[in-house]
Amino acid sequence: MKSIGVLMTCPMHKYLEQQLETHFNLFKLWHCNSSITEFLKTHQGNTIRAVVGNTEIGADVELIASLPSLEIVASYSVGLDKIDLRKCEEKGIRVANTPDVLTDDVADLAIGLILGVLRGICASDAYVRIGKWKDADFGLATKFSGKSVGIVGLGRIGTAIAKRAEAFGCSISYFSRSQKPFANYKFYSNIIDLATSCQILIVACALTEETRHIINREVIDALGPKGILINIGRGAHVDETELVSALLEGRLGGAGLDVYENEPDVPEELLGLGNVVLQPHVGSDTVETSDAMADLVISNLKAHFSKKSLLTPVI
Ligand SMILES: O=CC(=O)O
Repeated sequence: MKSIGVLMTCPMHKYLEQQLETHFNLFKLWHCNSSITEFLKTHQGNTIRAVVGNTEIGADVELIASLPSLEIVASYSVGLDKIDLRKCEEKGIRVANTPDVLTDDVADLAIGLILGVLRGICASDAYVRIGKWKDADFGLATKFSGKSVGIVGLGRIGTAIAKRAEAFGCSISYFSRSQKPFANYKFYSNIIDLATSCQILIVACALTEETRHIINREVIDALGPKGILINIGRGAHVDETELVSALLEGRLGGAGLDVYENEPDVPEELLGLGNVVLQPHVGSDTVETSDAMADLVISNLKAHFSKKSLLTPVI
């Protein structure tokens, strides 16, 4: 497969890059100082048959249109919001992603964010480091065990979060497009009702046109001044301007965020808030999971070019 051209859109994981280099003819889009069109002219764009993208740069209409021989987009991510799926479908381009292998890590981080916010883990760590403990005790935090947890999207990741929260004695409810026959949790067909009924609301659904800004002012106000919002989905699930003002005005109790609307930009106002825990979109960023995601990308590409079934097909 050494002669097959594969285009990587941006730096992701070194091991993935090495594997792609070993098995394919790898082109790196970030080595391009000119326009994509110029880059592809000089790097024989017509030999590129696969794109490997991620949550930062996927495959948009422009990229797809500039690759006449494109057969497959193998995303180093579970999220598909940076891929123009409609265009891929229309052109018969296959799409694969990396589900399952990252579920545990993302669910673990969601619980970490809850504990971080409620127990003030980051704030109290800073308290110890700057020597404030010598002057006074840190003060009281908020208990997690036994709280009511609402989950937006009960897919693989939402279900893994629910299982973990159950182990903390939490009651679980969820909102999704339809009731899940496998789940023994309370279902809400209206997200406002879910937000009203829970103390911690976790966003764990895919980003689509329907779920963009699903967390709006009404939902935030329904969650209320004691409520906590956790987002391990995508920044655009949340109306960030509304989130910031709710936090500043005390209309929301706190937030644990791994994702933002304009990554890597984080709203300045959040940086000074003690009831907010911020992560730099690292839900699946462990060595183990990143290697497993890379292996899955390679396996999907190899399967496609050997005319076998994709392991994790989207299209
Ligand atoms: O955000 C992470 C992913 O989509 O894999």
